[in-house]
Amino acid sequence: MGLVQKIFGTHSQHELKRIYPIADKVESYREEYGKLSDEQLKGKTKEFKERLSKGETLNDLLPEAYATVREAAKRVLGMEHYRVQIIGGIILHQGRIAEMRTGEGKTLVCTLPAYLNALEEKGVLVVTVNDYLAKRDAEWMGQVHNFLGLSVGIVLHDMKDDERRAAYASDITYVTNNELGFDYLRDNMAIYKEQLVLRDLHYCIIDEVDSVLIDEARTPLIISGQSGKSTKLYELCDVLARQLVKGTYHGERTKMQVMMQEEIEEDGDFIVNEKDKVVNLTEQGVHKVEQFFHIDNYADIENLEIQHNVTLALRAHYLMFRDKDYVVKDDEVLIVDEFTGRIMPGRRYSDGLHQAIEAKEHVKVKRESKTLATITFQNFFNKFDKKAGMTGTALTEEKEFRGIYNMDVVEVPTNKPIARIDHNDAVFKTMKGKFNAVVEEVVAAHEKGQPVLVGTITIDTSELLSEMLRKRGIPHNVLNAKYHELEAQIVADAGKHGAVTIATNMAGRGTDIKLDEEARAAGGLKIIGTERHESRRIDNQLRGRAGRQGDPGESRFYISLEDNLMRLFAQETLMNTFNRLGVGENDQIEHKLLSNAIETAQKKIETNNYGIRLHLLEYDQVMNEQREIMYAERKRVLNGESMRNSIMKMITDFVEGVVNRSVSEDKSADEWNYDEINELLLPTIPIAPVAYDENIKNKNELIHALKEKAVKFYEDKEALFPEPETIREIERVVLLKVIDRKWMDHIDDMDQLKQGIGLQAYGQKDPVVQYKMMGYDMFDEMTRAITEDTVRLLMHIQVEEKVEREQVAKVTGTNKDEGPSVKGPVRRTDKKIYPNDLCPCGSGKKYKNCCGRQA
Ligand SMILES: Nc1ncnc2c1ncn2[C@@H]1O[C@H](COP(=O)(O)OP(=O)(O)OP(=O)(O)O)[C@@H](O)[C@H]1O
Repeated sequence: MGLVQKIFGTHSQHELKRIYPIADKVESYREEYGKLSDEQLKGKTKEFKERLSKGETLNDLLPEAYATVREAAKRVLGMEHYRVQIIGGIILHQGRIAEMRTGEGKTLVCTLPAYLNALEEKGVLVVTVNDYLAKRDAEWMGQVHNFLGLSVGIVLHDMKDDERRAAYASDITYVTNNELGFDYLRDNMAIYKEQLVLRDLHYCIIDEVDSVLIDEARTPLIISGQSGKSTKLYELCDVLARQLVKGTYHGERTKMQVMMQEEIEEDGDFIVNEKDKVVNLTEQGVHKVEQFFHIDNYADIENLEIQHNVTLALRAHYLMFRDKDYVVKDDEVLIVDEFTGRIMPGRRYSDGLHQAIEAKEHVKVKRESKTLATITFQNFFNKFDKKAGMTGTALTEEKEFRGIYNMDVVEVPTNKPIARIDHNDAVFKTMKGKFNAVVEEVVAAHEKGQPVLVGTITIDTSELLSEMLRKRGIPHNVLNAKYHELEAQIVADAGKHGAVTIATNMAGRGTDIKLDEEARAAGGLKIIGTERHESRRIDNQLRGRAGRQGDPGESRFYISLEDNLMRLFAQETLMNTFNRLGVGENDQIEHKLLSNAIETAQKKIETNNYGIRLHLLEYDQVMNEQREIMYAERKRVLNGESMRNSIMKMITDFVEGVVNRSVSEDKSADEWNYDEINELLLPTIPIAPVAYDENIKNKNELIHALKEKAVKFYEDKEALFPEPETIREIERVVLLKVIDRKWMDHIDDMDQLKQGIGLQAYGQKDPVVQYKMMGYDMFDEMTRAITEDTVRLLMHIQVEEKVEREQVAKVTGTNKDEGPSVKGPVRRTDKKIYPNDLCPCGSGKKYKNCCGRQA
């Protein structure tokens, strides 16, 4: 805490002062409500709804409503909300983020604002991070809501539309962020109103809000469909990638090095920069690729596809790891979520990376997919009228919550003091030394009867440790994405006397491990982290599995200088110190300063990742504005509104556009190019050809006359349909079809634009500005094309034609773009300049002898 905060108090302290009186009020009803019969307590729901309809507000009702839920929870679950939980509940109702430490009972907190806001009958969504929690929480807390007469729904991954619709129609719905996001996208691809599953986005409470709005925000949700491309190139590039030799990475070249034309000795065919997750070919590598594909110039624009695929194959081989980033199961490559350790069923890496991995793993390479709909969590959750969040770890990202989501974070005090002891990190020189020590620590705890939870980042490590413990004869359970069927049982057993559980990040959030008496007496749960995660929040979540509700417990992270994080971000300085001190393989070094150094490395990465998210958001903002317009238009169609006015406007707009393009004001009417007018106009609006007419002297008169003719033509067409509703529906069908087709192409084009625009950065232009400008132009072009197509189709419609709504694109899967180079849309390999290339400044000199300009 800084000095200013010490003197003036923190933001949270200020805010809590205003919340305490409301909490007092809730508590003041305790005795009175305790005396109510079950029936009287249940009757409160009806009473509150009536009072709402008579003009009272949710804020007016809050104290009584919260007291009602509290009493109901006491009767139904045997848990009565603590004062701090009431405070948390108030913060959530106010649309903010409640930071409540791990194990403080956020699941129960949620019942308060969920109930209160559900009284408005517009639906409340409780958003969790995985199916397990959605199901657990809905079943557990659902009992309270049911008792009070509210309905509760759950949406799970394998549910059909009907089940989803029913679940969303409930008063309170438990759903994961992914299911919810995809349902939103799918709803916006529906062609009949009856197909929609979601209601309007009213109020949501996001559990583990940092996971959803921060960690997952880096990766947009994508729904994709098939495109007809062949998969051969992926297989060829995989063969090639296996032949190429990896060279040594010397670090990014600084501007100064480039200026000084300093040459770095390059070896191998390609260089892997693990830190930035980029692969670059060397000059030698480029030659090999050219030979392999029998092409003259790799850098040539016509070889863009080869360039892209070679990079993908190398990334698949050198940056994507089996059993860490993905698993291979039933002849399929399945993504493992880096933050939660869970398999993400049905998801695919975008932009061809998934195919490249399929080729690498020799499973069937699926067809290239085309993006049909996409949104980021930022833009999705900002659509809610009100949103709230809770987590044990939000404060480190407060700035981001405020800036991007307009939510502040209020830190709620714990119910009981935290008794968990968080030890300093134990640091080792090598991984071997580290794992040996971990095993010793587990054995010691096990013998003492203290339950242990060993957290690993990868599936591989969990299996390695399992093997080491098996050799030592220590019985244990393993929880990872490969074996998750027994999750609930493993978690239930993990707090028993002497239990040993190894788990990936899967058990890192939300998992509630209950201790038995013997375990408590033996010191409570011991958490052993086997590696630091990139983000401090993930580590803190793991620690938070112990010491819940004032329980005893301890935690310690075991780290080696060979760990990824250390290797990439902190190794050099630490290695020097270790060598100076003469540290051996099995020596354990422990000091606050070391733990601090590691945190500094994590902070660096966190800042970097924040940059990535902001960047992504800047790009997505452009699409977001456009998406709003398109989705609003679709909604009107689905709602069955008459689109006649819009169609009429399209017709007249089209006419005006044609005249504006072909007629120049400088020329008199007899000099106008009537052929051109007819060429542009008649294929779309089949009226009689336009010719010189002495009554029409200027452009406006021509526009006016043609508009009249076009409208007349359309009115005649309308008159052919005895039932006006028939043509109204035809208008909707045509519009929907054209909008969808053009919009999907547009999304794909914008994707391409984003990929390519990064190159502009070399030309001293801000890529985001360029993207915006070109994006707006493309949107204009798309609206023009929609107008033209719609008008043409309607003007040519035949009475006997059967016109039905149909889905424009075949959806193949819901993807989450998890490609590692989300850093920016730059495909660096495409643009690398080699010493013997001509300098891009145009001097004609070789690059190595010239000015060092980048493009
Ligand atoms: N008011 C209460 N009375 C009794 N027990 C409670 C109360 N509130 C919570 N608990 C218990 O505390 C434990 C932790 O609850 P829960 O798992 O909801 O915590 P959490 O805040 O969601 O933790 P995490 O941050 O790890 O997700 C649970 O076992 C729950 O039964």
